[in-house]
Amino acid sequence: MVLRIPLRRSASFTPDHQPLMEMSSPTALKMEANMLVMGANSVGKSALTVRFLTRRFIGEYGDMESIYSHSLAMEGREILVHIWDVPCSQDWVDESSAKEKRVQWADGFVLVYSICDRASFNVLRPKVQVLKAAKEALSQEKVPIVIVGNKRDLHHQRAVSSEEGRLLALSMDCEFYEVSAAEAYHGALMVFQGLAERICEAKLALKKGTGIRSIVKSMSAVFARKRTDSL
Ligand SMILES: Nc1nc2c(ncn2[C@@H]2O[C@H](COP(=O)(O)OP(=O)(O)OP(=O)(O)O)[C@@H](O)[C@H]2O)c(=O)[nH]1
Repeated sequence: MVLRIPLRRSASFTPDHQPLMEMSSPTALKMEANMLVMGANSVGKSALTVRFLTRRFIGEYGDMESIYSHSLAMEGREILVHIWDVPCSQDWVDESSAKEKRVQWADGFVLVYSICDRASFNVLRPKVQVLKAAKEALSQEKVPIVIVGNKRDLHHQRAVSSEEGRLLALSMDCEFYEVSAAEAYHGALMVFQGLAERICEAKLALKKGTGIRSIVKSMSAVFARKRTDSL
């Protein structure tokens, strides 16, 4: 049986939606963070997402594609998090323009595998490479990515060691967590909250960089003009 739980979905949300960043005052900083949850079939993408949003584990989730919105308060900031849970079937086989739009939309990625399913782990390295290349093509270097080994409670069926997960993440410059969506809320919180933080840091750094670049540009223009005037 598939239980439908009353989550708040963003009805008017489309892949063309552009993330906003407003600064009303230095103490009330509002930001948005778009996250894509991806991974092989049945690794627990929906379980992890729903655990974070509702603190609950309901067992069966269906395979509907969903975007959820959730507000987080962190260090004087309000972060509106949008989470796009992509069912495996669509993620792997849909036509590339839809996939491209999703990648464009996302500020960060949660890549999930099951510690009991080696194949779900093996697909991650090429996936991270593709995502990084796609973001670099959009001039977005250093995209935040979290690799999550789920189903930690099923240790007797373990097929991927924690060390392998950690090493993969380290070699690909990603964050790493091993969690059990079935057993605890804390792991899911760490995953999504940590990613939200990294997304906001990246956005603020980008904004600062753009600010400094434009100051340098205007100063160079002034000096260039002065040099021409004195000729
Ligand atoms: N034991 C255990 N089972 C889990 C855990 N997380 C998810 N499951 C189970 O794994 C199955 C798949 O979970 P889903 O969340 O639907 O997985 P998914 O990756 O979203 O699946 P698709 O969207 O169909 O690819 C369900 O039967 C869940 O109850 C976990 O941490 N531990």
